[in-house]
Formats: sequence, C-alpha cells, structure tokens
Amino acid sequence: LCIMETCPSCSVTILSDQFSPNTTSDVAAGMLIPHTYPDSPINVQKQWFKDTFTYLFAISNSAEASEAGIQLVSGWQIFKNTPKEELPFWSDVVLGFRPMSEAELQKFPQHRFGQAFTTLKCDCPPYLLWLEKRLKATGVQMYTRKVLDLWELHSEYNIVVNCAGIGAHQLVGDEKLFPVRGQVLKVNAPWVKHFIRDGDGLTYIYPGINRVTLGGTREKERWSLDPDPSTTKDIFDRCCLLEPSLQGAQDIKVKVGLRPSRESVRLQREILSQGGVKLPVVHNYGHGAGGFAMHRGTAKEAARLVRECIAALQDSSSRAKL
Ligand SMILES: Cc1cc2nc3c(=O)[nH]c(=O)nc-3n(C[C@H](O)[C@H](O)[C@H](O)COP(=O)(O)OP(=O)(O)OC[C@H]3O[C@@H](n4cnc5c(N)ncnc54)[C@H](O)[C@@H]3O)c2cc1C
Ligand SMILES: O=C(O)CCC(=O)C(=O)O
Repeated sequence: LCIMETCPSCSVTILSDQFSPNTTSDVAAGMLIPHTYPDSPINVQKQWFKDTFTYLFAISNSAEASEAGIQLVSGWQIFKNTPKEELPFWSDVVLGFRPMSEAELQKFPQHRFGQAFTTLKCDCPPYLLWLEKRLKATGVQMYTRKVLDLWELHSEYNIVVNCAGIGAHQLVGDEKLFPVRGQVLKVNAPWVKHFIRDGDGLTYIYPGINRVTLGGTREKERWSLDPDPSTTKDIFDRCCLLEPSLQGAQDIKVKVGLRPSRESVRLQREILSQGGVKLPVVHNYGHGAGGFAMHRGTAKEAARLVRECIAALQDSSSRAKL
C-alpha cells in the first residue's frame, strides 16, 4: 500500500506462499507496545512507531475502525520490581502514559510498580483482510506462489521487495534472522476491557474487538509450529493469576507463530548482480516481536527505498539512450 501511495505509476504484484489467515501476522496479538531492536538507532525506532501509531490512530477514529479491527485500549504494564528504565522511548507516543497509582496497584498484590497508558490494538485477521481489500481496490495483483530464489523474478519484475518474514532465513540465507516461537491463546472473555502486561512481556492479556489474546512464550531458535498442551495450561494459569475472572473464558483456541527476529530490522536496498545482470531488491523483514508496532513506519521507509530504485533505473535507462 505504501508503495502504491509513494509511486502511484508503479504496478505492484504480491507473491506469497500463504495469505491470511495462515501467516505469522495472523497469530500476533497486534498490540502497539514496541520492543527495542538493539542494533537500530532509538530515534529511528521511535519514528517507525510514531508513523504507525499516527496511521492507526486515524483509522481508529474513522468509520472504518471496526471493519479494520483497530481500537484504542487502555491498561497496565506491571512490574514486580521497579524497572531500570522508568520511561520507555515510546512513552510520549502512546496516550496518557503515567505511573500507576497505589489504588490501581492494589489489583496486583504481587507487583510493586506499574505504568498506565492507552495504546492501539489491531485484531490481526480482520486488519489483514482490510489491507487486502484496499490493495485489490488499487489494482494490485495477488498470487499464491513460493519463491525459491529472488532471481526467478528477474525476467518478470524490475524491482523485488522482500517482506518474507521468517521465510527470509531460507529465501536469502540470512543467518542473522532467527525464530522466537510464540504460543498464545485466543479466548472469548468480553468482560475483560483492560490490557495487562507483566513487565518482561512473557505474560499478557490483550483484549481485542473480537477475542482476548493470552500470552505467551518467547522460545529462541525453536521452529515447531505445533501447540504444546502443557504450555497452554501454563499460559492460562499465569493469566488467571493476573486476572482471575479469566477462569470463565470460553472457546479457547491455541495459536503458534515464529517471530522473525534479528538485532535490527533489515530495511535496506541491495543490488544483486549475476553475469552483468542487475536486480534491485528492497529488504523489509526481521521485525521480531514488533511487526505490528512498527509496520507502517518501516513500510514507509521501504517505499522510499523503492522510489530510489526507480530513480536509479530511470537514470541508467536514460544514460543508455544517450
Ligand atoms: C505469539 C505472537 C504474538 C505477537 N504479538 C505481537 C504484538 O502484539 N505486536 C506486534 O507488534 N507484533 C507482535 N508479534 C510479531 C509479529 O507477528 C511479527 O513481527 C509480524 O507478524 C511479522 O510480519 P511479516 O509480514 O514480516 O511476516 P509474516 O506475517 O510471516 O508474512 C510473511 C509472508 O511472506 C510469505 N513468504 C515467506 N517466505 C516466502 C517465500 N519464499 N515465497 C513466497 N512467500 C513467502 C509468507 O507466506 C507470509 O505470507 C507477535 C508474534 C507472535 C508469534
Ligand atoms: O510484547 C508485547 O507486549 C507485544 C508483542 C507480543 O505480544 C509478543 O511478541 O508476544
């Protein structure tokens, strides 16, 4: 979508071996609470988050909000011990960030410190379908196809944008990219209105428009997509300790996804070259636990890189004509 907005004369085709509801993005809780990428400058991460927050805030404030699955949600991030960093870099992007009061902390007798704020949440499958609908309306073609090598696209396309998520490990052999397996439960508990995130982000309760997401796990380098029943029980018990009313939750569905993790998002232009033939590529993958929190900001940057590739192609073709 960002490419179509930035370069409206482009023709865009999306190739993917899986579409919604069978992607990692469909499993995500879709909360806008950023994680930090150790190797990306904080000011850049803040800008990605700000761009994403501003974009989704406008949707949440429009008639499209419920179809797009975007809502404002208020709640608490709680800590057993006061964290080193009391003000995360994103504290002035979310709304009304403040320390929790003593009265609020009484809800969590095992926790000594907390932060209250309002942020945004995407209900992931509806949001992805809403994006697909907008793509189709702009004339974008979508095909189911597994790409084994970026070079196989060379004869059909001028520029390739690689948004393969964890698939980039195999597609471009990126050894810096690793899975962080996450198991979550999606439950019916419409009375739960506030989010609760335990400081380390291992246990969380994220109410969405349709379902509440209960998390979770963060298992580095584990590739299995099979749900683990003992983990399901453990997640449920941890969440009930924070929000006892969840004992009455209904229709528990278990989901597993692989966070495409890296020390920094790979947001980069690369010119592949083979026997004198060149293929411009823009990479945009490796969002780890922050694919929703950062998606619009990183997509805007990727679209800018595509525009640079187009300018370079136009420049070399006009030089060839001289
Ligand atoms: C349990 C869990 C909870 C999460 N919660 C949150 C959250 O609350 N907030 C947040 O910001 N983030 C969250 N995340 C992280 C978020 O899900 C990811 O960062 C995000 O989904 C990554 O998006 P993506 O588009 O890069 O990858 P994907 O959604 O995996 O999309 C990649 C696409 O590329 C396709 N593909 C891959 N390889 C190929 C190939 N060779 N040929 C053709 N197609 C290919 C795939 O089929 C897929 O359609 C969570 C993740 C998990 C697992
Ligand atoms: O950590 C968070 O709170 C947001 C991301 C998330 O829910 C996850 O990665 O499981």
